[in-house]
Amino acid sequence: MAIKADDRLIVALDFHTMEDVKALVEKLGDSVSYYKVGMELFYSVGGEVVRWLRGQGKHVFLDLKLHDIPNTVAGGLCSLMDLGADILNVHASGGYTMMKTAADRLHAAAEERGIPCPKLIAITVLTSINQEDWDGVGQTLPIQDAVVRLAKLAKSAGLDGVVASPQEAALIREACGADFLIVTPGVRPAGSAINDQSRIATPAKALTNGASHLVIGRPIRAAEDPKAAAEAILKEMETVK
Ligand SMILES: O=c1ccn([C@@H]2O[C@H](COP(=O)(O)O)[C@@H](O)[C@H]2O)c(=O)[nH]1
Repeated sequence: MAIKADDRLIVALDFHTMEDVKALVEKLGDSVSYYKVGMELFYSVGGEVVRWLRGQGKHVFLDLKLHDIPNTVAGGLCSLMDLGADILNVHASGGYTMMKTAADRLHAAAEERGIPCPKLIAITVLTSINQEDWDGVGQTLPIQDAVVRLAKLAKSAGLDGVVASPQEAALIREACGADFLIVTPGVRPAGSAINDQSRIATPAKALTNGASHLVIGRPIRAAEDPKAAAEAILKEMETVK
């Protein structure tokens, strides 16, 4: 998969003001080229942040995790696509029909509008979910089997990839092939706080397992020197060929 090494680190901007976003992006400078905008930020400042990041020449993963009936998800994605994000996402547990409708409508809308189609990826099982949570919602398949099953379902529905934990990346890579995007949050450099994540791995292990992109938030945002933290992670990533 031909992805520039620097574009494989996606920094999560879990803030609620543009001031905080601008301060971090300025601090990280050219070291970081890809950012993730999630619910906290989007619900506070709206699409402005995506346009601003694109204007700074940054790539954007707009992580709003859509989950609704097929027509509503497809319509939502078609509204979001005009913001210019590189990646949008839905929940794979919405099912095949929802994902297929979403992918088909997104591709048709991009063609009609003459704009590049964002990549569409699916959340498999959230990286915060541990065995107890999983059992608690009545799931019976082992988590990793469910992740692979949802990844294959997403691929068959025409999606470009999935979000999964780095612990499942190798199984997904084997099942879904070399070009499938595997975006992994739940990445923690050795010795960092785990926070509310459960199924974690280090940056090097995530890449070794076959992740295409690593999403990392608090280990960079909460660091005393966020730029040094990001550069240390990039250096660790470079050790994996
Ligand atoms: O399964 C998932 C899906 C999305 N996320 C998001 O990634 C970042 C992780 O941030 P950290 O601070 O590095 O834990 C966060 O924005 C989540 O919403 C995830 O963690 N797991």
